Amino acid sequence: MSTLADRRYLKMNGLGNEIVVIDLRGGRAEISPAEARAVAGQGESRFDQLMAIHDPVTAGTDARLLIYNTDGSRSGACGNGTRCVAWAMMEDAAVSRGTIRAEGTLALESEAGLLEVTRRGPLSFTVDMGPPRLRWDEIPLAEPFADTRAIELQVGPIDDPVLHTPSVVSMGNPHAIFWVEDPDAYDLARLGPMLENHPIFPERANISLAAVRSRDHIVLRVWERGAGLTRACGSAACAALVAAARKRLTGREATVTLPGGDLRIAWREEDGHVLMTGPVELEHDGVLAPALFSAAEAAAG
Ligand SMILES: N[C@H](CCC[C@H](N)C(=O)O)C(=O)O
Repeated sequence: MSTLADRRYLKMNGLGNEIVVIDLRGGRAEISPAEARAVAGQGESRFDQLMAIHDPVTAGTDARLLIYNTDGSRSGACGNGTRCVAWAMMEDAAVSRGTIRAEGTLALESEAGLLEVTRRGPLSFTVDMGPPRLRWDEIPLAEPFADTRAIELQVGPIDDPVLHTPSVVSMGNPHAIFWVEDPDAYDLARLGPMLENHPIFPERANISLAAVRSRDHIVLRVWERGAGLTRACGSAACAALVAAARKRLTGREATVTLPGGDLRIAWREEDGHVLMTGPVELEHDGVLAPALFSAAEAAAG
């Protein structure tokens, strides 16, 4: 029987990006893709991303995060989810267990690198998402492109493409940003999976439609790798700001408006780190029913 059976979870969201937080510190092995899909498949614990909190590995950090998408795939970064983890570790008695290094700040390890989180208010946090990766082989892409601000990729008729010439950025996970006038004018539910799974992206990609409204305002819709259409995507907001600044469409700081609300993103000059500030919301907490995992284990063989 899965050791997730009877495990407590927190159902949260970051601007409507559905997040489940599970505290696995104390030695529990990593969640399998099949277990993650089982949790996502059950209404109450349905998620866009699952944030698993593990014991820290690097001295001086508070915890190590593993991040899972709805389809059980792993992601290197999850900005909205990282804010939810910070709230849980500071506020939820059963999760925090007094492991905070310093009031109001946390250092979390992720596959994308070190994430420093600073509390801004009861439900507001800033995550230092680290520096963007901008070389073609860091995104990664399947072939070299010298200028990742505009790569050759299009969808639709060759002589009249529906979407074309995106910018690409990695925040520890791959993002393609298409520049459009009106993000709502596109059938992203149909175009998203075509682009997510395009062979130019050997690790697939998160697909964003971005409209630049002013030097410090971007409107964004996102089709997420392994999760589909979501109400918000923090790492996509970071990627879009970096790409817009590189194309001189905005400055190095902007408000990014997603279907679920606004994030404030800043690409810091001195160290190139990207800072994302936004809210969290606790929806409920629950316990994972053992029956969830019997089918998953049968499927995993
Ligand atoms: N929603 C998350 C991003 C998840 C990215 C994931 N879909 C992937 O890269 O596979 C966020 O707030 O940053």
